[in-house]
Amino acid sequence: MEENIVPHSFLITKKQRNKLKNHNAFLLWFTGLSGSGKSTIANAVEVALFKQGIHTYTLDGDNVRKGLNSNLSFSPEDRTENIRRIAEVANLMVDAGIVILAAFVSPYEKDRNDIKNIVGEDNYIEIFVNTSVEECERRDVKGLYAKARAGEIKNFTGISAPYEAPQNPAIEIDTTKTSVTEAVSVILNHIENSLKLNNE
Ligand SMILES: Nc1ncnc2c1ncn2[C@@H]1O[C@H](COP(=O)(O)OS(=O)(=O)O)[C@@H](OP(=O)(O)O)[C@H]1O
Ligand SMILES: Nc1ncnc2c1ncn2[C@@H]1O[C@H](COP(=O)(O)OP(=O)(O)O)[C@@H](O)[C@H]1O
Repeated sequence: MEENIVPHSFLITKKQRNKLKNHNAFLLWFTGLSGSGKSTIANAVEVALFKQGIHTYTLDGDNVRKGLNSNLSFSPEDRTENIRRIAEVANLMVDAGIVILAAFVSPYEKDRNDIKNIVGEDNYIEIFVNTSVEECERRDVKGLYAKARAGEIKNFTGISAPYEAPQNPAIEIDTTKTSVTEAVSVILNHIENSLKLNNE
């Protein structure tokens, strides 16, 4: 199929769209266990960016697993497909000029490498929200760890399914030592230059 698809050259480029917005666009990818703090930190970063006039959008389980990916389970194959589709959507949205914040467990190193390949290395900023399973289970924000321990949820990451910690994340946040406010500041400092348009 693919060989018969001839790309059209569009007249408006990503560079022009970025110029219209007055900032560059890229993907901030938050990975970590359920309850580690991905959504909390991503939301706080989005608020801070929005206040600076940056066009943002957050992709997370609430708006993706209930819609686009509602046919996917938590088997290893379906998680891979979940992440692949999200990466493709994020790629389009970055091309559209929007700073994307994506908060997904994304437990497999290979799947995260594939995201980098889909959006391009320069557009991918990986943030490892490194909170131990003990702490996530203590928080048990959604009561899912209790259910997983009781055997009511199969393949639960950290309990009965693996989480492969990123080896070389751009940013690593230990939420037992770093407050939400501090995490936001670390992330904003890291992306400050990436947001700036080149003077070409
Ligand atoms: N088996 C299993 N393992 C892990 N998580 C589970 C599972 N079943 C349901 N949930 C809830 O779904 C959220 C994780 O969905 P993701 O799309 O981020 O997962 S993945 O990236 O495809 O692994 C995760 O939400 P977050 O708490 O936002 O991380 C859980 O609330
Ligand atoms: N430093 C911190 N950073 C982020 N979340 C924290 C921190 N300290 C405590 N929390 C709490 O941990 C929980 C994280 O939940 P959530 O953001 O939904 O995680 P995830 O999106 O990774 O599943 C929230 O209740 C949040 O208030």
